[in-house]
Amino acid sequence: MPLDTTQPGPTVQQPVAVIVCDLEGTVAPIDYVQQVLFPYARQRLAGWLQAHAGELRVAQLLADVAAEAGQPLDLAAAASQLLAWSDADRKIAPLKTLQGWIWQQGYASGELQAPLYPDVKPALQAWRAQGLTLAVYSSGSVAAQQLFLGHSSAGDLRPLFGHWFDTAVGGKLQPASYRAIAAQLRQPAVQLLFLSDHPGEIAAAREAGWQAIQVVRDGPLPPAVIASFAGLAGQLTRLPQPVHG
Ligand SMILES: CSCCC(=O)C(=O)COP(=O)(O)O
Ligand SMILES: [Mg+2]
Repeated sequence: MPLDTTQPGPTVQQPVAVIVCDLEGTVAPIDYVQQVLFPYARQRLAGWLQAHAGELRVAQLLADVAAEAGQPLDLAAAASQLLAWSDADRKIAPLKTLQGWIWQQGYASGELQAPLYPDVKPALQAWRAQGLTLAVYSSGSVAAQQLFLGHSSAGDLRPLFGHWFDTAVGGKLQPASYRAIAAQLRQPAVQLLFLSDHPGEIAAAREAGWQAIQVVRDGPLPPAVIASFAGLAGQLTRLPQPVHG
C-alpha cells in the first residue's frame, strides 16, 4: 500500500522509551551537508581512492561498488560511479562509507565542524536526564554519524547516544527499516519516537507503528510538526525502563 504522507500524525503518546534522530535537516542545516560535506568528499574522492588503493577496506569497497553497479569496475571506473552517485545524492552504502572515511581527515584537522541548531544539545541533555534513550538513524554511515556528532558546534555529543543506525538496516523510506530498528532495540514500536525533517521518512516510521514528528526548520509550519526540539518540551515523561546502551 502506498504511504500517505499528507495526513498529519499524532503528537507524542506516552510513554516514549527511545528518541531516534535523523541528522541532515533535523539537527543541522541541510545546506551544511549538501554545500560543505558532500563537496568536500567529492573533491577528494578520486585522489583518496588512489592514495589508499592498497588497503583491504578499499578492495572491499570497490567490490561493493561493482556489486551495486552490476558490473566489474577498475578503480577509475569505480571512482566515476561513486561521483555519479554523489551528484545524484544516492544513499548507497559504499558511497556513504567512503564519504565517512574522507570526512575523517577534515574533522581531525578542524576544517569540518557540524553546525548544530542551538536547541539540539539542551533538548538532548534534558531527554537523557529524564531517562530517555537516544539513537541516530541517518543515511550517513555510522562512522560518519559519529564524526558528525563528535565534532559539532556544540562539542562532542556522542556520549548522549546509545544506538546508531545507518542504511545497513534498510533505506529510510522503507517501513521495514523501522521494524528492524525496533527489533534491535527490543522495544515496542509505539514507544519509539522518530524526529526527521523528511515527510517520507516520517510516514515510513508511522507505517511501522512508531510515533514520529516532522521537524520543519524553516518555512511555514503546518499542523503536527515542530520547528525545533524545544517544541517537544513538556510532552515527554520519564520512561519506566531505561534502555540506554
Ligand atoms: C552523518 S552526516 C551526513 C549525512 C548523509 O550522508 C546523508 O546522506 C544525509 O542523511 P540523513 O539521513 O541524515 O538525512
Ligand atoms: Mg534529514
